[in-house]
Amino acid sequence: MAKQEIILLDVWASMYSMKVKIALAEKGIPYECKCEDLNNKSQFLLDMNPVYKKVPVLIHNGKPICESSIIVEYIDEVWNDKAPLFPSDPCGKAHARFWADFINKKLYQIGRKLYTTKGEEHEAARIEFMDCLKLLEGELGDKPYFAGESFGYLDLSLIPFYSWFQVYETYGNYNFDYECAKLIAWAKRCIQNKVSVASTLPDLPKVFAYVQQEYYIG
Ligand SMILES: N[C@@H](CCC(=O)N[C@@H](CS)C(=O)NCC(=O)O)C(=O)O
Repeated sequence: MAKQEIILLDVWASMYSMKVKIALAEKGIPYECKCEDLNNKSQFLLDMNPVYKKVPVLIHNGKPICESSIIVEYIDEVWNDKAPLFPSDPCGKAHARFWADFINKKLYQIGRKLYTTKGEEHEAARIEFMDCLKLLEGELGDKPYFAGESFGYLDLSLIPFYSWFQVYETYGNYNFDYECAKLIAWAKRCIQNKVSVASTLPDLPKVFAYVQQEYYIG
C-alpha cells in the first residue's frame, strides 16, 4: 500500500474515540492523534465533521470519516489483511452490529445519567443501567469473547466503557465485582490478552477524577 496519512481527532476520555484507537491498534496502523478541546473546537474539527462537530474523526489521506462505528467498519474494510473485526457470515455481522448499536445508544446515554442526574431520574437510570449490563452479560454467556474465541467488534465496542466503571460504580452505588462478575472477568481478560486494549484504555481513577471535576452535581 502507498504511504498513508492517517489522522485521528480525539479526546482522551471519549469512549467513542477509544473504540477507534483499539481498531487501529488491532490492525497495527500508525497514525497521528490530534487531541481536541471540546470547549473550544478547532476549525479543523468543524471542517472535518461539519454535521455533528464531534470526535472521533478519522482523516485518511485527507478524507474525513465520522461516527465511531462507521470508522471502525471502514478500518476493517480498508485494512482487511489482518485481524478481522467482524464475523464473516452476514448473520453474525448483523448480530454484532445490533449489540454495538445498543451499547452506543443505550449504555452511553443511561450511564451518563448516573453522574449528571439526581433523585427519581437517577434511580431509574441506576436500575436501567444494570439491566443493560445484565443483557450484555447474557449475550456474552460463558464465551471468552462476545463472538466466541477471538476478540472482535463487539468486544471493541464495549471495552472502552470499562475505563468508566469506577465512575458508574461510585455514582450508581453498585458493586460490579458482585453484580456482574462475568462482565468484569471479560474486561480483565481483554486487558490482559490484548495489547490494543491495554495500551488504549486510560486508568479508571484518571477518568473518575475527570468526571468529578467536570460534572460535580452536589
Ligand atoms: N455517535 C458518535 C458520538 C460521538 C460523541 O458523542 N463524541 C463526543 C465526545 S465523547 C463529542 O465530540 N462531543 C462534543 C459535542 O457534543 O459537542 C460516535 O459514535 O462517534
